[in-house]
Amino acid sequence: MGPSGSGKSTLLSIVGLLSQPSEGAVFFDGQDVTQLRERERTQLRAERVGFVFQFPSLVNTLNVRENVLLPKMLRGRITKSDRTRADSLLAQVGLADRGEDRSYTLSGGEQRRVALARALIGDPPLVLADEPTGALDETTAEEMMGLFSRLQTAGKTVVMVTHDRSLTRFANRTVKIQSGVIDRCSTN
Ligand SMILES: Nc1ncnc2c1ncn2[C@@H]1O[C@H](COP(=O)(O)OP(=O)(O)OP(=O)(O)O)[C@@H](O)[C@H]1O
Repeated sequence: MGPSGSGKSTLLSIVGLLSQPSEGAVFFDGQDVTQLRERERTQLRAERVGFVFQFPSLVNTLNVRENVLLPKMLRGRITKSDRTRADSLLAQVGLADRGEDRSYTLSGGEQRRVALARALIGDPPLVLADEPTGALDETTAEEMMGLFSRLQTAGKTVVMVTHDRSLTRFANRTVKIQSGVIDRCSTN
């Protein structure tokens, strides 16, 4: 959490190996990933990190299942087990019967759930979410947080940026950032 412009998205982008820090180092599972070559960083990111952004950015010309499979499509051929996993993830996010639908026919909250399923297709241990509940109504936001809690219970690490103070009750740890610096860190 932190005011607008304090560096939350920048931090997520550095933690998720999308950006290099201008100083300091990032350790991922004990490894200094700032020292890696770009190709190795890309591979680590593809295999270990799932991203969920405020805007789901689904591809309108693809159906819902294909959108979930997109990261796999970009990396090679889709296997039968990939399709089975996509359907299982869609069931987990409450969209079991929507796989064949065009993504633009889904509501905003449903599209975000598709984006979460897409982030999980590679079974990454780390999920980074930038304001995933922004502009969602309270009930849909709670549902989204329920999904994140289940991921956390299943052993994944979820790092989420939010402006909504009420959501801190879902977190094990809350970090407050001010002008690019950690101001406060509390454990729930
Ligand atoms: N690659 C970069 N180089 C230099 N400055 C950057 C870079 N990326 C972001 N910034 C700046 O860092 C500051 C923090 O941006 P960031 O998007 O992380 O804020 P935020 O806390 O996520 O804000 P918001 O809540 O408004 O989304 C901004 O002033 C932005 O312009």
